[in-house]
Amino acid sequence: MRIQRQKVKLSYINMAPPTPKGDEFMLDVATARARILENLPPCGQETVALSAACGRILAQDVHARRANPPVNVSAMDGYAVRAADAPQGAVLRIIDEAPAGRPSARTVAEGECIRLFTGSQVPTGADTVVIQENTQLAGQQVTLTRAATKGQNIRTQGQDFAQGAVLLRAGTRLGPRDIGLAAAGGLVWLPVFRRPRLGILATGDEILLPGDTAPPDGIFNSASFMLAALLGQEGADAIVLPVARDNATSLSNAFANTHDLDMLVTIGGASVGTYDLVRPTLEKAGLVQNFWKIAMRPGKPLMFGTLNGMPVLGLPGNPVAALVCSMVFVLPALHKLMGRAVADALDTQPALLGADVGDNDQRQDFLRATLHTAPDGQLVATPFGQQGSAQLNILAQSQALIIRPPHANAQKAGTPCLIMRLP
Ligand SMILES: Nc1nc2c(c(=O)[nH]1)N[C@H]1C(S)=C(S)[C@@H](COP(=O)(O)OP(=O)(O)OC[C@H]3O[C@@H](n4cnc5c(N)ncnc54)[C@H](O)[C@@H]3O)O[C@H]1N2
Ligand code: MOO
Repeated sequence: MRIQRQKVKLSYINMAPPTPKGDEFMLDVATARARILENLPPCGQETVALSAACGRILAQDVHARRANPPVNVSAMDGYAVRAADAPQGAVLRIIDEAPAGRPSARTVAEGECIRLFTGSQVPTGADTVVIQENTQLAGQQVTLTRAATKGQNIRTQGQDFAQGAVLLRAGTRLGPRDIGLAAAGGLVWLPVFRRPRLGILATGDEILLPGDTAPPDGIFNSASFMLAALLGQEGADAIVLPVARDNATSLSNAFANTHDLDMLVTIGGASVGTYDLVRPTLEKAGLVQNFWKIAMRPGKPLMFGTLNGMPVLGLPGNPVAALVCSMVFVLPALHKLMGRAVADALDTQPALLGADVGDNDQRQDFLRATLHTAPDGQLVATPFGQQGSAQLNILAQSQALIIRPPHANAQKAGTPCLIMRLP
């Protein structure tokens, strides 16, 4: 295997330095994910019209209201005949014409045929359709230039599916082909899970709306819009809430306005600074905390709990950390709320390291990386040298996250690794 060898020195700009083993309790990523996912019930159901159902998750099995095709129909333009009297050279009398949607009331008897078109119902008496290219027409008679084979060019009733057949199973994420199948089965409305309403609450005195008049230290709110785009494209009703300020009054007010959400996702104010007030203010509002702080980089100060029964995920403010935590925790939580099946483990795939990496500490690392295919067909993931959790430019250029287990030893380029693709 040929692989570009490149020594990358990873620099964790704006991030907590690696901590020595065991100096601070942090929950491992898999346990944190499992604790979020357990007991997240799917949202309620609703009925949507076929034309609004794409991307939604089916809440119940749906059955065909009628067979497809509903009757025997012709698959070609030609003539309905009786195979028994259709050898090569047979001359048949045309007794009727039956376009699609206008079936003939006549029965095909010996020596007779009925003119049909693609989609026409096959008339009684006939068991075969001869395509018109195999005939010669003269007035009200056709001569068969080839012998017919019994049953040919007929789509038999129920060939595609029978009446009452299960067309789609509960839990299916409806795509265009599923919509087509349901339509063919005569369904007009589909039972689906409600789109989960996810509130995205950015916090911080320095956070501005993109385009706002910026004081010199103002930071545009990138995280809310990035998460709304990510969750929206996965099927959430993602609501960007007004930014809460770094004080208890502003935060309490924001939390008081979340009662109709299926899940609240906060951004920032999750760490240990004097103005990191999200968790204490949520606690005053009645938060039952499940965990805080996980062994993950980026994403250490992640918090999870419930506020009056509503799941609350507190993400770190660094926008790259917010996005990576959303991939690992918020998306599966959204899928669970949507009624989708969620795997126990992260959706990873194997690749080879495209650069050397150093020893890892106790935090599971999610390195931003590019992907390419080596000449031998192997997928190669090359981490960026800079892994700062505020570096959105590098995040945007990345195609995958290389996942490095806690305490992994230094590894050389070419070593197998696991990656998660970025959307
Ligand atoms: N003494 C310690 N300091 C920090 C630790 C620690 O363990 N001890 N952890 C670091 C880690 S890791 C992270 S991650 C951050 C998380 O901090 P917060 O969740 O409290 O986030 P903030 O302080 O509010 O913001 C961090 C950073 O991100 C910017 N930010 C915030 N919100 C947004 C947004 N919506 N869009 C764009 N950028 C945003 C904010 O301006 C800050 O620069 O804490 C470390 N510190
Ligand atoms: O380093 Mo923090 O973990 O940016 O998320």
